[in-house]
Amino acid sequence: MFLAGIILLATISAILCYIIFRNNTHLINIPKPPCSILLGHILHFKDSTKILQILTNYTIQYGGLLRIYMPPTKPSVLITDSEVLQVLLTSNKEVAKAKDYNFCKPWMGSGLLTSEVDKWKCHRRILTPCFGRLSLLKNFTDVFDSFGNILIQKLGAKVNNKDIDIFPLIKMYSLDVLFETSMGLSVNAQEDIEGEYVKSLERMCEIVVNRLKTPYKRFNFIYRFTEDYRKQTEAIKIIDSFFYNIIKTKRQSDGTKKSNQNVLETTFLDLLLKIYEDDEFTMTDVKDEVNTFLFGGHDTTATGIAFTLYALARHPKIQEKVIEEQLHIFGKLNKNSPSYEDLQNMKYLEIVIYEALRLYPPIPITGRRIINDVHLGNGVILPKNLNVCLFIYGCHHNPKYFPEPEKFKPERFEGNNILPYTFLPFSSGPRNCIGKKFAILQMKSCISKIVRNFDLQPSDPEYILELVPRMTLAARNGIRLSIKKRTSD
Ligand code: HEM
Repeated sequence: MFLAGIILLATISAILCYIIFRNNTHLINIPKPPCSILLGHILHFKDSTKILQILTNYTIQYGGLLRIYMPPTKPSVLITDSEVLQVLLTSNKEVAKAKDYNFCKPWMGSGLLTSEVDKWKCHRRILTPCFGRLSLLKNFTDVFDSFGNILIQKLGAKVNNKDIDIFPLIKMYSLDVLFETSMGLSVNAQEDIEGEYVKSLERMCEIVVNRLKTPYKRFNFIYRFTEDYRKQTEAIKIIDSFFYNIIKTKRQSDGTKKSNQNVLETTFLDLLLKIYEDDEFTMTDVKDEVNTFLFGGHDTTATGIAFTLYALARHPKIQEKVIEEQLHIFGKLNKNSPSYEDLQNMKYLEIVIYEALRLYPPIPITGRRIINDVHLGNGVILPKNLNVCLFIYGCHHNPKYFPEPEKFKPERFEGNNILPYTFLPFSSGPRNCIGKKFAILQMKSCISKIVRNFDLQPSDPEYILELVPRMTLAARNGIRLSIKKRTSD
């Protein structure tokens, strides 16, 4: 018995040593910022508002590949080198999504964001044309505009208030847009932030962030006994029953329209239901994809809009140039309902948005798992089972790729000066953001409307933005500015 115990212990130790040292011997050529033997780099990241800056400084000092130790999890490699990013972002054979994405699965199942390669390939092939469909994007332009009008009213109530955190308002606007375009459902998030569905969605985002941050919640067998798990079960019940009610209502109304063969698809759900009727998707697939769009689309776009407004408030000359372009397109500033073509013509606003997405990428880090050894040359191998962090924020703030990286300079996007795989707000390669066109269009619509109505200025008193990496990039002390009614026409 005693001997059996010793043999078991020795075997477990040998396996553990194999796992740890196999990774470590392969990783030895990758620089590691100094850290404690027991706690690794944990102490460097005590203050969440400093994490992004500390990691960015490391990448500038030690290079585009870095070893990071955060016990008890295995070592991971942080990557900002554009050539290595290209290798990893273009490969589906060697690289898969990190295991952390599984925390979203109870809610999003096997939607595009979380699915494994085989299922993802099939779904992405079917869904890519839906996101590029011009008729749908043109329809959506009206949706962006009508919810934009409500946002303008809400902001109007804050005129002359010298210190507004604009993020919560923009987020509710973005939720309204996403619900309407995904399902044709008006949840009135801007009017009713206490709505059951909106609250459940927000709760799910919080719960996933909690699981990522709290080591013991990472283990399913412990997590099942937590308060978060109970809340998750409740929230998912509400989200699912909402979805099935919509399907029921749609089916009833489609029954009455049956004679009309050419019913226009006006939402993503309409397109997904067609795919379901063609037997290419199950109803669970449809639900997973709708939930994925809602999750992938609302916080990211809201973050992008809010940081662009913040940057414009602090750069009056750039704001003036945006206004000049608006006048050039519309002839006057109080024009309502820009068309799809008007939005396409906002070329200067577009590079302003790109520069804001560079300085404040809504997704600052994404995670991947190496599934087959990746040979990078110079004796560096990223071994199977290694976790890698693609550090988008660090890449965007590296002076090697973007001189004077902390300055807001939209003109760096004029011409073709950006190196491949250095500007990655929507990631790149086959698993890039499927909603990129949609997001840029929505951002233009919203920002154009806001700057035509209001003069954006820095908040008073001045404050220093405290950036924290959550699921999306956030500011712990809000994204603050002040607004005045714009009078000139
Ligand atoms: C400014 C707004 C947005 C930003 C910055 C953004 C950024 C990203 C990034 C970085 C990824 C890659 C994530 C990864 O590697 O794990 C991604 C994927 C994705 N995004 Fe977006 N996104 C935005 C808006 C949207 C919108 C509006 C939608 C949908 C309506 C959307 C749907 C998705 C989906 C479904 C994926 C997974 C794609 C796949 O794996 O095939 N995103 N997004």
